Amino acid sequence: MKPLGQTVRLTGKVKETIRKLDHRADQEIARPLRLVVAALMLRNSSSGDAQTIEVLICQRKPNEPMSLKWEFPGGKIEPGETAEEALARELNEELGIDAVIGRRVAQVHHKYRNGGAIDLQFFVVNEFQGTLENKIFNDVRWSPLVALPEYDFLAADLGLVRDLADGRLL
Ligand SMILES: Nc1nc2c([nH]c(=O)n2[C@@H]2O[C@H](COP(=O)(O)OP(=O)(O)OP(=O)(O)O)[C@@H](O)[C@H]2O)c(=O)[nH]1
Repeated sequence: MKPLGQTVRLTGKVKETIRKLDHRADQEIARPLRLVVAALMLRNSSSGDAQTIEVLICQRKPNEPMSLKWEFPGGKIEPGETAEEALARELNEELGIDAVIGRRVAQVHHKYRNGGAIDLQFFVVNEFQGTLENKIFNDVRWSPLVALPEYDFLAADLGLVRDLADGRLL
């Protein structure tokens, strides 16, 4: 074993390899910011005298990145779309509905560990036409707001999930 504190001299070849690895790490950090919109689709459910607000949540498929995590329906804004147009399109593609996009209630900026960053805007949806169909998810459920923390949500959603469950947002 080498004694502690010994200086290791790097050859030119090793230095070059390390420089290239550093360069690759820089490129990962410089990934473009993804602009994402998602819906808080709400409904009232009553049992006896009690009224509960429920929100629609969706689970990613097992073969997708971040598999089986829960999220709110939505997706990336395409060039030339407003946030509302993008969300209406995504809800149609994912759930087969024509939604009325309501007010924007939250915006989250999140950096994933792989270096990707997203800007997420959440809009309330209280009204839609058509029958809800699960077109792309592993599972789709209505969850009472207070039960949201029981689900394994994407990291970017965790603050919002907490706020919704504690009644701080709606
Ligand atoms: N729809 C939705 N996306 C979310 C939420 N939270 C969150 O981090 N995201 C991220 O925002 C991106 C949404 O883009 P997308 O719906 O077009 O996603 P995708 O899974 O095909 O992603 P990809 O094209 O980057 O692989 C994903 O990377 C997703 O992980 C959320 O609550 N709803």
